[in-house]
Amino acid sequence: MISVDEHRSAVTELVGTRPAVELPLADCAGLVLAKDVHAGVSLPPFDNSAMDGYAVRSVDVAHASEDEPAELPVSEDIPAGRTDIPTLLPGTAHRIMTGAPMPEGADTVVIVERTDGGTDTVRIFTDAAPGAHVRRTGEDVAVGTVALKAGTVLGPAQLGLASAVGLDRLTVHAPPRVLVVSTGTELVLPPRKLRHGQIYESNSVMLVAALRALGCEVESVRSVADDVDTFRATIEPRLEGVDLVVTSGGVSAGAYEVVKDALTGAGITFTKVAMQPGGPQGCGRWNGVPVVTLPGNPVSVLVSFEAFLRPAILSSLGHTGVDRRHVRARLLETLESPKGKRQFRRGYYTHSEGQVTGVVGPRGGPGSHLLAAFTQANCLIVLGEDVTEAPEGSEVDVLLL
Ligand SMILES: Nc1nc2c(c(=O)[nH]1)N[C@H]1C(S)=C(S)[C@@H](COP(=O)(O)OP(=O)(O)OC[C@H]3O[C@@H](n4cnc5c(N)ncnc54)[C@H](O)[C@@H]3O)O[C@H]1N2
Ligand code: MOO
Ligand SMILES: [Mg+2]
Repeated sequence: MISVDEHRSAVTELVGTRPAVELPLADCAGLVLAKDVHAGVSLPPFDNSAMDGYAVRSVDVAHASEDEPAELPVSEDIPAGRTDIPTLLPGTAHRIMTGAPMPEGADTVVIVERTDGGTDTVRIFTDAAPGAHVRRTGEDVAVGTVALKAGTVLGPAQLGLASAVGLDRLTVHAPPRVLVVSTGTELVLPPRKLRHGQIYESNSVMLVAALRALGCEVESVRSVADDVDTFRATIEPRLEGVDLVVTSGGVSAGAYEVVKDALTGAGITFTKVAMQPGGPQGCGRWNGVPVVTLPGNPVSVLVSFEAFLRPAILSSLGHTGVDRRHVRARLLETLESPKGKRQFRRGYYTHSEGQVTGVVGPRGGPGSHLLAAFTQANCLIVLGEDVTEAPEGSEVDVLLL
């Protein structure tokens, strides 16, 4: 029997670090930057107006007021996007729009609301400080500096900045291509009708969704019979072109453990992990391809994903920060836990403003077939290996989902 932490380390080492690749910005959301981004342009790239109004010299409006407006001829119109910008001559104004380049000679902008809005001449009812409503070249980013550091998680703001400094592709850690395989002679896919003894397949659906949410490219084989030859013949030809195989089922102690029977001696180590659910686990390389074998019970699949695959894949993609948050919470009812095993119970956590700890109650029992209860959970209650009873009112560790 090995510990949860030992198996997580083994799976993390097996999945490794993904190579760096260049992808279009649209495919980079949620991924981690593998190389510093240097700004190819300054932001803003040129001095420009922050408001719609008139570009003037501050000295020409120094004495302007409501009672004694300054009256200036309007010599140019500068909408955003105009690229030929004539110099402003003393004693004149250029009408200017937000984002348009400041003309040489002008040092300030008077907003249109403080003028009569004239197009041939303009009456200006206020003075203006030098630099007012002017956005300076490089005040956000200076050309040549590092705009985004390697290791940055690429969310909307980061992708926007990459585009603003002139990039349409970024170097990121390539998301793995994953093959998900559900085993079990009892598994049936809708719309086929169930016969007594058969069930509808659900594990691959959960795994595909969970893996895609991390950015993985995923294919699945949703129902392989518990027959070693069929398993090998179905999966072996698909190993080429995938970076990781995740199987469910067929790994415990019975007589038809297809995954265990097919892959023992082929490079996969099967083991018991000191946890509940999710005890029977395995990992290793099959024909060089990393394979992680999960137990078949649906709740065990999702708990194993949280405990092993999610951290391993995030690490392979270059994520280093905190992912799921651990918090402490007060138990609403007494829970029992098997001695020597880490128990992961589905729970519902609530927290109100100003409270140091929240409260948490279980959703459903410990049974690893109770999938409906999982849908009502927002966390996993984690009871340590040394805990056999966690009394009502005691503080426990909670992993927020
Ligand atoms: N004598 C023992 N029996 C069992 C042990 C043990 O230590 N000794 N461990 C139990 C535990 S814990 C688990 S977990 C399961 C794991 O078994 P397998 O990985 O071999 O999984 P299967 O037997 O194939 O399936 C278990 C269960 O889950 C259902 N299942 C499987 N695949 C799917 C799927 N894709 N979609 C929906 N449901 C699925 C399957 O019908 C079984 O009910 O072994 C215990 N037994
Ligand atoms: O350990 Mo099993 O994964 O309880 O169902
Ligand atoms: Mg079995």
